[in-house]
Amino acid sequence: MVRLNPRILLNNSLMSLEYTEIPVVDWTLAERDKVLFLTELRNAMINVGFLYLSNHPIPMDLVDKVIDLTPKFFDLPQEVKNSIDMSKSPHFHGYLRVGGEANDGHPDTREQFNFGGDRTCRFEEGKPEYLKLQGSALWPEDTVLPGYRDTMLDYYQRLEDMSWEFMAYVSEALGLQPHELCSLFDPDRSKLQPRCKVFRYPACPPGPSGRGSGIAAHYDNSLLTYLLQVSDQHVLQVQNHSGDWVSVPPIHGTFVINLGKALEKATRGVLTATIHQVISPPVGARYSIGFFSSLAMHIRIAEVKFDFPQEVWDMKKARDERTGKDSEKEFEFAPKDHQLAAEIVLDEKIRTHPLATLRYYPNLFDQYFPNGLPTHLLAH
Ligand SMILES: O=C(O)CCC(=O)C(=O)O
Ligand SMILES: [Fe+2]
Repeated sequence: MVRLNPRILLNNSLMSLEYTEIPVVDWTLAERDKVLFLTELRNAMINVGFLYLSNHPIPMDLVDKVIDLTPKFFDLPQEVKNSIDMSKSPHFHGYLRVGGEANDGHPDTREQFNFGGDRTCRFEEGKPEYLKLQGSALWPEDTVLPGYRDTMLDYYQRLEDMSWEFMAYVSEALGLQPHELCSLFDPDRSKLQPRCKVFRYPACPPGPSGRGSGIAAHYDNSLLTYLLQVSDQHVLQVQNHSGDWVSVPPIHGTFVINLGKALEKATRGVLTATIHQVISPPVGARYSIGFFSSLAMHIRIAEVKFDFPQEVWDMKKARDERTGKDSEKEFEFAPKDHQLAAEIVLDEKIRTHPLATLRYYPNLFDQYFPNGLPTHLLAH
């Protein structure tokens, strides 16, 4: 996740006004009128970067089961949640209490449970450390929360399938062959483990400095994020190009899809990652689940290039001009964009999870934390 300097947000407010609501894209339109579907999708992806997906292929009875189980997971006794704490996973799966991520500046006010589909860990002595990123997740015993693991894994598997199909549609919407953007994933699915994160944002009544922050303004690092808003709280907001916060209220039966940095880089700015935030709910906890589709581990994003047709470049140019960006400027990569995607993910995980690093990556721990554990973690 990329935290933002508040000044960047301020400067944006000088720009011209953009969208004020989030478009809804109907998955089934692809079968009825493919051309219209792709046109709507292209508009949502290039000009907004946030959309609701309605009539999606995930069965609603499964979604309802997931919705029912989500608060039940967080209602488990604290010892049960602690027994699957992320500090016990070399793959950075598991539970994080409120404030459990060592983010600087803006502590998030949320609890979370991270998991991925069943994968074999391919790490062996002498092989790159990033191979430890993948492996089986930590789950509560089935006796304490019957059906949780199976339901969540079923949900995950179906979302993973949908994320491939959706990416193929995005590829076509941008004038490419369906498989082209899917080449950002690993064709061997056993080598790709997108992360799924279940969140609980506790209520935080407005204080003297305004409303609390569930998660501060940020971009996602994913290619695309598929978000299920589990509870009916109007606390998710996206920032449009003019700097205004646009509410993304839950719509039952939809996913919210948002564009992450990896897809912005892969498309060299044809698509742009969207800034969003969650305000703490004033009363009652808020729950959501994010599925973060991710780049194949072997990809170096700065080496990826797609041959978009002129009309797509023209739409990008028109958007940039409308939003006050230099439309002629070449996309600029950061030095780390030449590294393997897996190395970048590991770097981010190590920085944000010192306890798991101490246990499972001792060599990297000394390198990243030469002064030992940050003081707030010393009690562990
Ligand atoms: O919980 C939400 O609605 C959004 C979460 C989010 O933006 C994130 O975890 O990156
Ligand atoms: Fe996000």
